[in-house]
Amino acid sequence: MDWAERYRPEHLADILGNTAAVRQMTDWARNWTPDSRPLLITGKPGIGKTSAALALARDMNWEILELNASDARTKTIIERVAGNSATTTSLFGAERKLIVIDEADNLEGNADRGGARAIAEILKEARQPVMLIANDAYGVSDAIRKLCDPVPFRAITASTLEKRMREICATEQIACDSDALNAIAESAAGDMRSAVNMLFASATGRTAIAASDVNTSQKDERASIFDLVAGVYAGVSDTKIQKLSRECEEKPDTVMQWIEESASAVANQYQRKGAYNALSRADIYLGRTMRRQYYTLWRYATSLMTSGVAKEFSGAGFRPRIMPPSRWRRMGTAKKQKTVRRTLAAKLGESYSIPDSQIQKIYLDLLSRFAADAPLAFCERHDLDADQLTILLHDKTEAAAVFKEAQKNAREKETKMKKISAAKRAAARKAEEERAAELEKFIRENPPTPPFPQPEPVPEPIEPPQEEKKKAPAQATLDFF
Ligand SMILES: Nc1ncnc2c1ncn2[C@@H]1O[C@H](COP(=O)(O)OP(=O)(O)OP(=O)(O)O)[C@@H](O)[C@H]1O
Repeated sequence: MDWAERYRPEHLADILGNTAAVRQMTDWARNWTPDSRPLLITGKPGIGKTSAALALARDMNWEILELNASDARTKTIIERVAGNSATTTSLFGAERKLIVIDEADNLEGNADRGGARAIAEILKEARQPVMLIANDAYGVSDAIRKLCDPVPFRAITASTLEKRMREICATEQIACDSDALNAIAESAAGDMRSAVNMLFASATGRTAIAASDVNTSQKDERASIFDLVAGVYAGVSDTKIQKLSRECEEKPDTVMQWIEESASAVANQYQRKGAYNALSRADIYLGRTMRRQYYTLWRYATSLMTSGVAKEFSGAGFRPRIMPPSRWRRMGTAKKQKTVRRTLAAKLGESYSIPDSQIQKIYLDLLSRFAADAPLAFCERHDLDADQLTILLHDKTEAAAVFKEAQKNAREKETKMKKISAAKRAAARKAEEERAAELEKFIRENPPTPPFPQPEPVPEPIEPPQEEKKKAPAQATLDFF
């Protein structure tokens, strides 16, 4: 068994770092009722999110059901399990079943975009504790995020990583140099799983680890887009650039946009011109590849955009600040603004029965004034989010505060509704039980009387057959003569 698995914390008390998050999980579990909201645990990989969920279930003596959000069967399984009564005792005596849904940020990538909404619907009805785990909170669909309480996990500090590695070395009876632990902790960058894996790789076949033995190959060593762009401008050898290009997982058009972004920061205009020249030729090959669907041409595009641009600097060692393409930011902001306006117009159009286009062109100013008069009521009435409200109030901070208040009210209302429906259900159950008890009492007090004794049926007198009856007078007549 690898060390990351062998040293997985068994109890919540063994989880290192993230004290506030762990406390929040414990409080949630202790006070859990079927009305409690699910938890959304977020944070980078390898920092204890899954371990904390598993440890919590163990500490609470809950059964556990781990599901993957991107799995098509997840919805059905949750429906079946989470729909069960919250107090059903299982075969193993556990009172509850903790449902852990991993990769909750992976749902929208699914073919079925409605997947997130379907899971959100089920979460609303869930009568078992549910935890969702994601690396990126913003990758989780709005529909799901709104229903959950966030539990952010943070990267683990280098000193905590070192402390844990020291404990592991002590248990495994391996002497470990402080410099080695330092190097591993630095390379792991807050990721406990990476640190433990690197320690394992460095310790294999040894009884002592020195700094020179540290093996960081367990870390993801693939070249990133940053390595590639830095390589292109820093004047590394052509072979190295081609190697970085092969290892980098970005698509050629994305790589080109990154290199182009840095080219704009080059001060020397001749070098800049040369770089743009190579990039434009790479662009031609990319276009041809797509038009003709002839992917062999891709390699020329890639070579031109990497080695072609690097040649212009002839090893000058220029080190630009590597930034994501600014056009992404611009496109992203403009697109987001458009979407927000469109969805706002759709909501208001539906409320006031006015076409969306007219809301956008004519009524937005007027509605802004309504919103400014009573922002909270307006936000609640039209179910607006913070971005939509910002368009009306022209003030991001105020919009965020109003939206937060609206969310709080919505949560309270939801809890109240749940309580009312729970009370109604309980009342209906009680009425049913009372009716059954009354019926039982009535039956007890009025036992059914035994059936009346029926008189024995009197046998019908047997009449002589008709023929004999007729014959008798005939004989009498004969006798008479
Ligand atoms: N906070 C922690 N305390 C102790 N050990 C930890 C901690 N975090 C991670 N580990 C170690 O790393 C391993 C992996 O952790 P875990 O699966 O909980 O990470 P994760 O945050 O859920 O990552 P992912 O998002 O990739 O699923 C554990 O088995 C354990 O050995």
